[in-house]
Amino acid sequence: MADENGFHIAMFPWFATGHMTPFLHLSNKLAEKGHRISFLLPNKAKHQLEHLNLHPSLITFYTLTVPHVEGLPPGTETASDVPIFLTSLLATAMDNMRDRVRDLLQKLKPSIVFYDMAHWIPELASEIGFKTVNYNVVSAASIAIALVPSRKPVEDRTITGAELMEPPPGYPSSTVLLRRHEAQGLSFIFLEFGKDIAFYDRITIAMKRSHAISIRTCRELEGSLCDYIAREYHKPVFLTGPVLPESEKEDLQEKWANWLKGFEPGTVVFCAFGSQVVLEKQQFQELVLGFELTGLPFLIALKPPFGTTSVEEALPEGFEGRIRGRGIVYGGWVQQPAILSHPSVGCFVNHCGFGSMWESLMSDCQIVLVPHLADQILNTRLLAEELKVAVEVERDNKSTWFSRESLCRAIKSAMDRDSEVGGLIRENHAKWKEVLASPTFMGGCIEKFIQDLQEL
Ligand SMILES: O=c1ccn([C@@H]2O[C@H](COP(=O)(O)OP(=O)(O)O[C@H]3OC[C@@H](O)[C@H](O)[C@H]3O)[C@@H](O)[C@H]2O)c(=O)[nH]1
Ligand SMILES: [O-]c1cc(O)cc2[o+]c(-c3ccc(O)cc3)c(O[C@@H]3O[C@H](CO)[C@@H](O)[C@H](O)[C@H]3O)cc12
Repeated sequence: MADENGFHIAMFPWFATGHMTPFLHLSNKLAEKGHRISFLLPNKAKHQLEHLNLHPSLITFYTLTVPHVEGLPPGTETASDVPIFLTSLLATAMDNMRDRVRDLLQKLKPSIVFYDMAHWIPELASEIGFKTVNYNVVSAASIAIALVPSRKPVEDRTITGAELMEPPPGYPSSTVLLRRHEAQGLSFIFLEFGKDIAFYDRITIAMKRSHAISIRTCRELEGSLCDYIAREYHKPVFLTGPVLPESEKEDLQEKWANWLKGFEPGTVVFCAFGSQVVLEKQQFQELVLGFELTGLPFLIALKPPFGTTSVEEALPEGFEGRIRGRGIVYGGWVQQPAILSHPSVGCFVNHCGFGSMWESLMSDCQIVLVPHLADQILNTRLLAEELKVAVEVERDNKSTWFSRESLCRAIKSAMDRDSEVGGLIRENHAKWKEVLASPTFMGGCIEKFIQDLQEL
């Protein structure tokens, strides 16, 4: 499959930043070893990702026009352009691109195609002649608990919240679990995601029909969960490891570098919730008031809440005046990895999207978690309950949000020097970082992954 120039791999990730970015990080690692990559992505996304392409001579972007689907705002190309309840229509748009993708792959003739949500890629494989790797950029836990054949509901019966709370038979973890009031959040997997196909069917078909399943994780963190997935699907599960850029971090923009350097090392609390989360105005206000209560310096980068056009407009009365000089609430995109490695930043409050999870583990920051979607809740359990490297913000009983006091408590318990919890997570996090950031760890994962591909 690989000629003397290595593999020619086509990448076709789901149109979401949290998916395209890790596919590109993996492309960089493969290109570093001489493999050639054709990366298929929506027009607009090319401009957002271009600066992350570290090997332009080996990684070529092929842009695609995302067709309009009724119900989607005109110009929608990625999941960041729409609220979460409209992403199903974006999946329809992606499925409508099948012929265009087929023509392009026919022309490019890759030896392997990596994909995730496009469950129809394997149908093109035999026609065109390539191998398929279903690459998952969510945790093995999220797949194992929800998206395995043993989870299939009995025909014509709705699955209840209580049933969703029970993991599928043989699920190997007793800590990475959903609580009763969270399990209902998983019911979306049985709803339509794209025309006439449920999310569960889309992902399980994508996995069943691939030559190999692959996950952005490592045995050290999720070994037993990966073995469980391999047993469920009767096929190999190849692991890529965390796949993060190592040394080539961009310089932090001057405005942030200048502001951060005004604070003592390890004192600033940074908060970001990824590319998809949009809060209700009330949730947003409770969150910023929680930061105010801590008395610590903070930098919050969040999208404006629903119904507003800017974060400034959504701030509580008098807030800006009270926090001037020690806090910033910014409504745009910031360079998260560069901020996390700034010496003044000591704590990272995040939603535990899988990308942010890896970035937080690789940082020296104390980790405080506020998950939103079900996969983020499972990632949170992995860090807070299993590895004990993070604090999860407590929610009011059965409530979907938290009070300013509980957020403040969580941040203080992570940051106060004399806090027992703070000491424990600092110590455990340092041990995990030593493993994951050791000079040979990520490189070793990729070497093994390439060997696995060669045996496909
Ligand atoms: O301001 C920002 C916010 C985020 N980011 C980057 O954007 C990426 C966000 O990825 P995450 O996986 O954490 O979160 P997203 O919510 O965007 O991802 C999505 O796909 C992965 C799933 O686990 C998440 O549940 C899903 O929401 C990170 O690499 C982060 O560094 C920025 O660079 N700047
Ligand atoms: O919320 C989720 C809970 C869970 O147990 C599993 C998943 O899996 C995936 C997934 C995505 C891609 C794959 O190849 C496999 C699994 C999830 O993906 C997210 O789904 C959102 C749709 O509601 C989508 O908007 C987002 O971009 C995806 O990252 C979520 C869960």
